[in-house]
Parts: sequence; structure tokens; C-alpha cells
Amino acid sequence: MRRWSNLDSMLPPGPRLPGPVQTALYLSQPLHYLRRWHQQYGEAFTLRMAGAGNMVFISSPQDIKRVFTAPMEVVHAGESNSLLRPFLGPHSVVILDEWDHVRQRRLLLPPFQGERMQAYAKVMREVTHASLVRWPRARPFPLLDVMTEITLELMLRNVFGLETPGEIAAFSRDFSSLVDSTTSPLRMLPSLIGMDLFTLMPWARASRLKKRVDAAIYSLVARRRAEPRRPERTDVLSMLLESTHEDGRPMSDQELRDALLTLIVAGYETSAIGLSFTVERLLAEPRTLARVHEELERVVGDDELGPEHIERLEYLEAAIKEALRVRPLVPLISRQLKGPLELTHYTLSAGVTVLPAIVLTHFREDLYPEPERFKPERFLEQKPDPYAWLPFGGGARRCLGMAFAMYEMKVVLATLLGRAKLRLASSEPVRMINRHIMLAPAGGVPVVLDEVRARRD
Ligand code: HEM
Repeated sequence: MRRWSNLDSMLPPGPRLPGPVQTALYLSQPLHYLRRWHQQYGEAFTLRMAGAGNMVFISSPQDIKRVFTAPMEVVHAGESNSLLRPFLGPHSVVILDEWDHVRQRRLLLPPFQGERMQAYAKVMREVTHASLVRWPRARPFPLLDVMTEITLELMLRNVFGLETPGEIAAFSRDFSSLVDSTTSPLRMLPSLIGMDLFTLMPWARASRLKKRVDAAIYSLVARRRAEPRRPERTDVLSMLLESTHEDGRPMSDQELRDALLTLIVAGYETSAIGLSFTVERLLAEPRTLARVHEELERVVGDDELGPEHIERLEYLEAAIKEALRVRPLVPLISRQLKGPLELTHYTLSAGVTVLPAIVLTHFREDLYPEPERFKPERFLEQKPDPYAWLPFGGGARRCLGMAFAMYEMKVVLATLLGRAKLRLASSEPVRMINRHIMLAPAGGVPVVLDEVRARRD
């Protein structure tokens, strides 16, 4: 049904509260208010956010398809990430739009294509085994912490190609401190008004840390450029060093630095949250965990987990997809309109921000009957509809690391669940809370590890 707003005849309806009140409500409890306004105003609604103008939230696959398939001149995503420019650099794929974006993305794509994933499997498996034996026993600990250590190490080994424990530990320490010191909303403030905090305050802790991280990346790049080619190297940086622009130029040092930092920032925390939520859902639903165990026994048994098994772990893959549906760790994505965009019932004009609300789409009763229930079977025999299942966004901006993240989650979980006897530390449901722009598990999913079986391979 078409319901016109009384504020602007071209926009879907929305709350009539003053902009600052809408902003405050939304920021206080985003999920609660999004769901409430969705119920109240229907599948497309408009919020007027202080400083951000009109924001139209959409949730129907038909509308989402229109956004994902619109020409790149009409839908921009890089602009809203521009506050990350001082941190990620001018060549970061996340802050670029149109042809600049296409060109940079093409340079990064080859190491993230599906068939490349097998090259990363061994490191993923071994890092997980090594982590598991260090986990505390018989007392609660937050799963998210150990998952974050695993995914950060995997980025450093599989993407950066680091090999020695000393180098990995030094980089992890500086990088984690840098992320912690830059991502609080207060510290983001200067970037919001276009100021580069790192240049303006060279003495600040964050600026010093960034200098250290940058220096470590530049020295890694210099070392790798000087190194004779080693065919056994399968890391992402090896491929990026061979990547060339259309005119044959290799990527510059700054482009490589921006790419590496972007990949690690986009990739490690997201995957750790995805892993933690998947384990949490499986432990909370013993029926599904039993099916995962049965599949691991049947497909892997006493063998060393390898690519030939990973592709056959269909139930585990369906469980990960279902966990990403019920726990969409990136709840919203956004596009700025540079020209008119026709939705099913509205035509939006340039200047509006349109937001596919993943967290609303994933809970639509018409798409997912009993939407709150964790049912991996939904994804067992059919591929997800890209406009109804969108934990990785979509269109030309779809997560560049999607194949990597899905493969990584499968390998880490198959390795862990084959050996670890875990249980949730509390019977209270784990809530989703805001962490930066993501949704993370409150308390980091406290679990207890009762037993670790010896490696069977
Ligand atoms: C469970 C894990 C992950 C989730 C849920 C996730 C989700 C997302 C989402 C929602 C977007 C925005 C897409 C859009 O606007 O349409 C995105 C973008 C991106 N992701 Fe991921 N991501 C994950 C893991 C990773 C990993 C492991 C990497 C790298 C190795 C990565 C690299 C990127 C990059 C570079 C972009 C920007 C793409 C562009 O602007 O063209 N992500 N991701």
C-alpha cells in the first residue's frame, strides 16, 4: 500500500518527531526502533537524521534488487565511508566510487576468487589447532576473544604472508592497539567534519601507533619486493605484488599499504563475530550441533581436514549461512543517491541515502517462516536468494572477502568442533549489542571447554 509522508511527497513515510529526537532514539536502541518503525510504516520508511539528511530504510527483496543493480553513477557507497580515509588511505576500495572503485577492486579480486580458497586451508586448520590447546579448561571465557586471535593471525599469515611468531605477535599488538584507539565514536569525531586526526595531532597515541603500523607494512612490502619469487607462497600479498593496472603498472607501495590495511580491518573482527555467533547458535540448539558432528564423522572421520572434505561439509555451510541470517553482524548497508532511483512504490531523488536493512530483511516472515528460529535446513538444498540473504551486502560493492570468510569459518569450525567439547556458560540467551558499526554478542559468548580430544589425523 502506498502511504505518502506529509513531509515530502517523494519519500516513504516515517516518524514525525524532530530530526534530533529521531537520531537520539535510533542511536539509543537501533534494532528496537528499526523494527518498530518497520512495523508501523511498512517496508520502506524515512528517518531524518541530524547531519545526514533523509535516510530511506528498505527491506523487500524487490527494492533491494533495484539498489544492487542500479548504475554505479547513481548509487555511491564510498562517500559515506570517507571518514575512514585518514586511516585506510586514499586508495582504499571502501572509500572509492564509480570507475576509481572498479579499478581498485579489480586489482584486489584475484586472490579472493572461490577457486583460490584451497590455498589457504592448511594455515587455517593449523592456526586453529594451535589456538585450541591454549584455551582455558573448565571455566568460562569469552569465545569472541579467542576467535579474534585466530582470525587476526589468519589475516596476517594468509593475507600479509607473515611467517614468524615474533613478527605476528608484534604486528598484532600494534594493530589491535591502533584499532582500539581510533574506533571510539569520540575519536571518530574529527573525521566526521573532514579533519585528519593523524596529521593534526602527530603526538597523539593513535598517530604514533599508526606511524608504527604503516612503517611495518611499508617495510614488509619492500622486503617482499626484494625477495626472490617463491612459488610455494600462497598469500594474498604475493598475488597483489603481481597485480597490474590496465596500463601494466604494478600497484604502488601506497596502494599496497591501503589494500592490506583495508583487508585486515574489514576482515578480522567480522569473521570472529560470525564464528562466535555460529558456535553460540549451534550450542544453543543441540539438534543442529549433533548434525554437524555426524557430518564431520562421515565426511572427515580420522583424516586430516583438507579441501576435498571442506567442499562436502554441506550442513556446516548451511549452519553458517543461517547463523549469519539470524545474527546479521553488519545490520545495515548504505548508498547515497546521485540520481533518481525507482523503488517498487516510490521514486527517490538524488541526495537521499537509501539503506538496505539487512536486519529487517532477514527477519521477514514472508521470506523466512518462523524467522527467529535457527534452522540450517533452510539453506541445505537451495542457494540463498542474493536479495533476501545479504550478510555480505550486494551488487558491485558486495563483500570482497565473502568467499574467504565463508571458507575460513568452515575450516575453523570443522577443526574446532571435531575436537572441542564446548558448552554455553549460561542458559540466558546471548544478546546482540552495537560494536562500532557492527552487532556483536554481548559478553563475547561466554563458553566452557570441558574436553579437547587429541588430534586424530
Ligand atoms: C563474516 C565475515 C564478514 C562479513 C559479514 C562481511 C560483511 C561485509 C559487508 C556487509 C560489506 C559491505 C557490502 C556492501 O556495501 O554491499 C563488506 C564489504 C567489504 N568486505 Fe567484508 N565481511 C566479512 C569478512 C570480510 C573479510 C574476511 C574480508 C577480507 C579478507 C572482507 C573485506 C571486505 C572489503 C574489502 C569490503 C569493501 C568492498 C567494496 O567496497 O567494494 N570482509 N563486508
